[in-house]
Amino acid sequence: MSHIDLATYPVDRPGVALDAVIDRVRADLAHDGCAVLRGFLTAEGVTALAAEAEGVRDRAHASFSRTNAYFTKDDPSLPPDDPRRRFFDRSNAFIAADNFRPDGALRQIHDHPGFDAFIQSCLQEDAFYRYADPLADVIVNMATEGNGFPWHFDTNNFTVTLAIQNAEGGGAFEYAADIRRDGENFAEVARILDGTSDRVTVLNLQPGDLQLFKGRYALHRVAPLTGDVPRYVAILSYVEAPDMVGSPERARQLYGRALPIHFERAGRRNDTFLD
Ligand SMILES: O=C(O)CCC(=O)C(=O)O
Ligand SMILES: [Fe+2]
Repeated sequence: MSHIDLATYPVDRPGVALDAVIDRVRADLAHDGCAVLRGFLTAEGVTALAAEAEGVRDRAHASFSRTNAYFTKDDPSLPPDDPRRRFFDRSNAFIAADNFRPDGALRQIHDHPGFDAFIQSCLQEDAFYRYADPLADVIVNMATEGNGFPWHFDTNNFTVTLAIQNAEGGGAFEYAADIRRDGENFAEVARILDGTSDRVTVLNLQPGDLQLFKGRYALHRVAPLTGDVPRYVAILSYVEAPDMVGSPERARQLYGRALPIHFERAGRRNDTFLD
């Protein structure tokens, strides 16, 4: 039995039913840069995936930083209330890709026939490859109370995430679509950071939902979490060239270690992933 709800999302059977899904996702992405495929996984799939994440949670590597929404350094020449000077705590605990076995739930989903082609078709990307980084092609982010993703714009063009488990409270995905499509729009960004903007969409993702998100122009965050139950989200990375891996520094920062391949391929190109 597949962990994917293939009756609703027949990724391995191209045809009119799948085309209808792809058309809807493309329309949602064109509309506000976000598409959610509710119930992409079956109930059994969610249970298997949550159990798999729980089983390797002690392998998570925690990293902390203080960042503004742009991942830039502080600029004291700007007024104190400028959004570029608003710094927030960011903490991630990433479970690296090599903790997920080929026969485990996560890779069974990721490796399902037609899965990559389906995502590529939804995103309408011409050059589309799995990230070749053995620590990062598919990872799980774990977060509990006090951890999380504060407001930011993504560096990469799109993010593919699979909701696995919610925390006890909080954790909504909040985003302001197209907020910097025509310039940085610092005044509205400041209102969003202050919680006074009416441009924010609040999305409550449920375990098993697949999300495609274009975060270059949309300010977004995961609302603060409460409770001890971890929020688990899988992050699937695709890139525009084959054989790409992250830098050794980045691998150490995000996963606590680097592998020979990170050194062998260092300098071949810049890594821009996960931020
Ligand atoms: O954890 C999530 O739901 C999204 C995190 C995010 O914004 C990112 O990975 O850039
Ligand atoms: Fe993001």
